[in-house]
Amino acid sequence: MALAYDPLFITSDKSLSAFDVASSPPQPMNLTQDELKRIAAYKAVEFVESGMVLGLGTGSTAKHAVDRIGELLRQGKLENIVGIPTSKKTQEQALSLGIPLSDLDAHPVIDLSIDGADEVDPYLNLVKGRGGSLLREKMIEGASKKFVVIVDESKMVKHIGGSKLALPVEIVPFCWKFTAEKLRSLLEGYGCEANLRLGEKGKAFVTDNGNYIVDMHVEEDMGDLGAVSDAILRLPGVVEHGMFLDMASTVIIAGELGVKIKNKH
Ligand SMILES: O=C[C@H](O)[C@H](O)[C@H](O)COP(=O)(O)O
Repeated sequence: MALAYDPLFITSDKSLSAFDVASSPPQPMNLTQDELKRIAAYKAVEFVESGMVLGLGTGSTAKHAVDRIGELLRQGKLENIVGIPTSKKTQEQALSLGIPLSDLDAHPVIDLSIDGADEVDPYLNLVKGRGGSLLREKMIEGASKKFVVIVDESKMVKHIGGSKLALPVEIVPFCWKFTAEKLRSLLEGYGCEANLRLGEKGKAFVTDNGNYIVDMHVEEDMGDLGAVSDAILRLPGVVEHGMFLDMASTVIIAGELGVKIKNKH
């Protein structure tokens, strides 16, 4: 069922105090987290135009955007869309909705990608990949002219990576313990644990690319994220990590008081 978001107060501003500019204070609404995700997703789909090549994100928030794109195609309100899915799961969902699909080989430049995130910092840096799709997401979103991130307000953090929640790193399965230990030792100074992600029946979780994921649980602010990113990527055995630095062009945040849009400057 489509959720109406029109009554929401929508701001487009630089700071989290943007709600202050309303003439009368917005009233909190009792919405579930999933309803907030859907509101952010529907708002992002307003950026979609007929004829676009679209990066289709993965996760419980992006799922709403893909549903909405399918719905608008079915209604004839969008035409000639080509979707580039960021995971096998999204590929299945898009196919079930009749969204025409392609890949980066055929479409190396993407008009717009829409995806969720696990954490967003004030500079629009992200943590992604707690659903396991970071590599394809980074390839596709990195090839996008515009990358719109959709989140509920619980995803906003002061700095990424210091929450002790997972910072995922995709690694090759070969001697994964060796690579996990190198990662742990690299980030040791920030209070870091490194755990192999487990999937069904306690076996290693395997990504769409046949790799494993080590979840780094970092306790402290890592400071220069670019330097940390470079150091992680220099480790043999590492395929990619879930910090998406300076990639998002816009973040749409749905909260109890309304929707806020933050743009990269
Ligand atoms: O691998 C998963 C993706 O990066 C997701 O976009 C991210 O984990 C956010 O997922 P959700 O919208 O379910 O919170």
